Amino acid sequence: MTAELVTFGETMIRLSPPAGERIETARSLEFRTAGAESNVAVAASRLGCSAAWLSKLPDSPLGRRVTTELRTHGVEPYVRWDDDARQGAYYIEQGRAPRPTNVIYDRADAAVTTARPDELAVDIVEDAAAFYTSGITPALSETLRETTGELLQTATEAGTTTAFDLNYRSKLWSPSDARDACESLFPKVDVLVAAERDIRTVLELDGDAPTLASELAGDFDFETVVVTRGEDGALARHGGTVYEQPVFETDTVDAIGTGDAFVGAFLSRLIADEPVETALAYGAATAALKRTVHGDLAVVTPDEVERVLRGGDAGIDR
Ligand SMILES: O=C(O)C(=O)C[C@H](O)[C@H](O)COP(=O)(O)O
Repeated sequence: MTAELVTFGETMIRLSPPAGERIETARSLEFRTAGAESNVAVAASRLGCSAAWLSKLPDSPLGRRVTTELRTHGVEPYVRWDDDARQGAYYIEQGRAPRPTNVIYDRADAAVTTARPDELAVDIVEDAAAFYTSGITPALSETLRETTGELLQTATEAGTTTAFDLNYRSKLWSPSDARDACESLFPKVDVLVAAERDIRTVLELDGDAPTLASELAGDFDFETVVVTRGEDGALARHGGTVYEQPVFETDTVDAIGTGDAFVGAFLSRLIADEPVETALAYGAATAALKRTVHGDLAVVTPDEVERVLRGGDAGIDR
């Protein structure tokens, strides 16, 4: 079976104490799954795009927890199972001002860190409309850095649109290592998504957001550059035109996964041949909805997204 969108990366177990509890003293942890690339696949799938996720997992209840959850949201996992490897995990302690949200990774030597193209269902990348991965994947191991490059190359040669989110994680690598690795991948990327702050920190570019997008488009010949700007919304540069998109108002219960929800929704619209400005609006509406839901996943429906786009307010629907 072919999927319109194929993503590649690590999905972890996500463990978090209840709001207002510290990891040091919590007595219970909420047990979920999370990973940038599978989050993107889930958002796209929930919005009607057929999506598959490529990875490597331990053949254990922890690994199967990941695939079970993805299937729940319509994402088909294509997994190389490994008898001996570890399942990556992370702990997240949600912040409350003035205490920031803190993420602690426990993902060293996770199964995915040894994934090579010959262990993966590369043919689904060739058959897809779009292939997505992010800067988190090459940060995880030297092997993954090579595999990420090879999969992007396979996609490019097959005419599959390639999309990449810079997704800089300072707990995984330094800005200069991230810059070297990501810039070496950029020639194989058609659609770049990057947070404005990451463009400044990692790629060391200056100027306002439209200037950053133009410089990136010029330097690396991207078809589309999307700059995400938190509270200031997002913009996309495509075909020499810049499209701006403000955020939709939202009552946040969990901000983690907002960026991935945006990207999944954005790609679902591009794959459906909708214009970039429609895809941006869809991304922003889905991101706003994600923030109202616990966990990394955008558990949303197309009707809910359309309602946000129409300016529908909250309240009781009965
Ligand atoms: O940090 C990592 O390594 C992860 O893969 C899991 C993160 O929970 C997502 O990537 C969420 O990212 P945002 O959508 O930007 O909030």
